[in-house]
Amino acid sequence: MTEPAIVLGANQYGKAEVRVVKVTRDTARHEIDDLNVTSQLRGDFAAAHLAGDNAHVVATDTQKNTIFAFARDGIGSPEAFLLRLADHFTSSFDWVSGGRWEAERFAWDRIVADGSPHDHAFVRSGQVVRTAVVVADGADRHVLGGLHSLTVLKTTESGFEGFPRDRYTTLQETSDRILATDVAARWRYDGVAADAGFDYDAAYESVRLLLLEAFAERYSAALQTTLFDMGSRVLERRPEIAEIRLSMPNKHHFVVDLAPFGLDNPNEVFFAADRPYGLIEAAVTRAGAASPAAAWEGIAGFC
Ligand SMILES: O=c1[nH]c(=O)c2[nH]c(=O)[nH]c2[nH]1
Repeated sequence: MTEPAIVLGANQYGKAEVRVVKVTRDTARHEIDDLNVTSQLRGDFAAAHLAGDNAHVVATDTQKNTIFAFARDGIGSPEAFLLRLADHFTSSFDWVSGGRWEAERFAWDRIVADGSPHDHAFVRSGQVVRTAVVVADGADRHVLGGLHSLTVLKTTESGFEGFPRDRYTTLQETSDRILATDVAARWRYDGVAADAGFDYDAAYESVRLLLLEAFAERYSAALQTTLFDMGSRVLERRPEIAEIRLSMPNKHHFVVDLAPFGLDNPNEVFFAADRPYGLIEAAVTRAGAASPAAAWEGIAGFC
């Protein structure tokens, strides 16, 4: 009895999860489109699977580049963007008979600073998590408020210059970059506030808004500067908070080189890398004030 022949079944291939951020900055009021795009081609790819012949294989790298190049003209609705990609690939290559294009679109709200929606500072919609810790140590009560996953981004008014250069330094100086981070913070209420009658909800809401405002308002010379600005703003405005610790990843957004495709890129199309990331952490405290170790015991990581 002869074995049945082994044949190639359904197949598709492409680049998954291309993180593209498009900033529209024709006016001072910037707009942001933030997508995670997957492109997969279907068609006649038998020779690649069966014979090592790549003549039909539109490289996944090419598919990725196409996504960035198309973003240069604006993204619009994710559906319209995916339709543009579908039409492009199916019309450019005879053997591409179809495919599957998918996108996730991340929603951003403008940060409200000084009572009005900010021109170029944004907060990711609805994902912040509030945290709380109470430690009882004899008669003492230590109360920590906190939050994490407060994702913020500013499309300009951020730079990084003046850092030392050695033989391993390749980073270019810039005075106009995207600054993005997921803020994690814990702050300690002291004395008067360590009481269940205190309005912790109002204090939390105030801290969240102060962190956002401070992030939005000042030029950022480094994420370190911005972290300190944010912590200071909280201590300046909330006397019942004794100290605050912040942990903030620097979520790098790299300007995509579109020159090979005959396109300029004046800080409009970015690749949002997920790793590695910078990690900036600091405590901001009041001069001379003690920090009770018991309050912070058992906190995983920096804060
Ligand atoms: O704000 C920044 N702080 C750094 O310490 C740093 N390092 C780096 O490569 N880029 C940046 N950006």
